[in-house]
Amino acid sequence: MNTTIVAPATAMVEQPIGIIRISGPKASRIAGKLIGKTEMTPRQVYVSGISTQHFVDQAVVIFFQAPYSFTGEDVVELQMHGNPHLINRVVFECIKLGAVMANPGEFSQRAYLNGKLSLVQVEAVADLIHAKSEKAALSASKSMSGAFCKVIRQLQSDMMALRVEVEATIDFDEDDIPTLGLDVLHKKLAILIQEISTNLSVAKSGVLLAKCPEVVLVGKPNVGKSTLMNELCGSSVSIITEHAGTTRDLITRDIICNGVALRLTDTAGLRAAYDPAEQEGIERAKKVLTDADLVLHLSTEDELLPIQANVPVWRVRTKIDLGDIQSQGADFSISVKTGAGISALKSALSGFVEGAQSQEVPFSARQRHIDALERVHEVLVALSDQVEHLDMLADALAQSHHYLGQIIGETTPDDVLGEIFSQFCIGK
Ligand SMILES: Nc1nc2c(c(=O)[nH]1)N(C=O)[C@@H](CNc1ccc(C(=O)N[C@@H](CCC(=O)O)C(=O)O)cc1)CN2
Ligand SMILES: Nc1nc2c(ncn2[C@@H]2O[C@H](COP(=O)(O)OP(=O)(O)OP(=O)(O)O)[C@@H](O)[C@H]2O)c(=O)[nH]1
Ligand SMILES: [Mg+2]
Repeated sequence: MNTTIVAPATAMVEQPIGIIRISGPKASRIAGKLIGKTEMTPRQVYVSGISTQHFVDQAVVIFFQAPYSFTGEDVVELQMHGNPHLINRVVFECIKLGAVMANPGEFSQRAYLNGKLSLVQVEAVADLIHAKSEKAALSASKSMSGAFCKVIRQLQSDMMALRVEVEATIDFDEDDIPTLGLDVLHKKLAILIQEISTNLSVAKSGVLLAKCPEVVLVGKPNVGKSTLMNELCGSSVSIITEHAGTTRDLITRDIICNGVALRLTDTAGLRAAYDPAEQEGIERAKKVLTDADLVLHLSTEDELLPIQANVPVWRVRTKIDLGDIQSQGADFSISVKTGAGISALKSALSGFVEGAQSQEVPFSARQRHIDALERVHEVLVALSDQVEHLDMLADALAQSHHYLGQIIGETTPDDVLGEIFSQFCIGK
């Protein structure tokens, strides 16, 4: 980390002001050369001409001295007029003077590596920048300020405390373990699991708030999934035939339903298939179910397929124009042919999205965090009725602690870190 990095911090478009950021040991020397100063006082605002070979622009310049900067290194900001050509020229002059072009997310990466921000805070900064609504931006802002990080650290410390108690109980002779001790462990583990599941559901609403909700149509072949898809899209995006097994690929469209945006996916009908293309389509359908926010399970009969989904599943009885079908237990009954029930289904869909996006969320989160919390939940639930296996419980708590560490960046593997930072924009 001895290099000095440089990048525009603002978009390369014509705009009133454009900012260049330089971070690293040579930052003040490079900026000093540009503005003709040998020495810069930290935190002082300079209004100065910038010259490369000729005068380029008048700028506002600020020097943040390590460790008191965004990255924790020496940082200089050059606030220029926002012309992309001028900004480019100054960036290249910085490179001539010894800086290197920053990789995407490298400023944030350095802030993380220097302990200025935890991994979730860094992710929240990126989510804040890309938030698609004010509510999403405000919840990302809470995570950026440390709300989510605090929750994870609290869970870790509760886990650690319980582990200490488990280890203490292990020290008893096997026949001597007081039953009262096991009861207490059982209760404390249940409280911990409850805490995790509460935060898991907050994290899920945080994720939902930030993205376009994904709604997936599933069911047996020929029940009318593609017909409903086309109806909701208002165009013929999926092929419809009277034969079962028509759809194979996933067909996804972003639609506006009663004024709200959602992402709809049509899938292959689920059945025991022999055709390899259909089999692959069914595998894809099953996979997309696990990423969905809402599943519409279509059927023409009472008996439903067992659907593996951790999200709400609405049962939709289709083709109700075909005679005296009793719609027992269905949440919605529709016929695309006659239009019956379609507007009720649309209202419910838009209501679902609005409900998901109107909640105040105490922190924003990403799918990666949810995966980790779910893993922890699973590991602990598996042991909740066998606390007497103390060694296993102690191991599970240690492992859970480690998984939580992956969320905040304590124990995150390098490839995951690389992946996270590479998704950032240049200059962030
Ligand atoms: N011009 C400018 N505006 C910006 C940023 C920036 O880097 N530059 N930010 C970039 O994301 C955000 C503000 N976040 C920042 C976070 C920390 C520090 C910083 O210098 N921290 C030091 C000193 C803290 C202090 O003086 O209180 C530190 O943490 O030691 C600067 C900006 C949004 N606005
Ligand atoms: N009578 C009636 N027929 C319908 C209705 N909806 C769909 N159909 C018919 O049912 C047949 C199958 O419809 P699809 O939409 O292709 O069914 P699917 O569930 O996508 O089928 P796969 O792609 O094979 O899984 C077609 O002939 C449609 O015209 C309806 O509401 N009423
Ligand atoms: Mg189909």
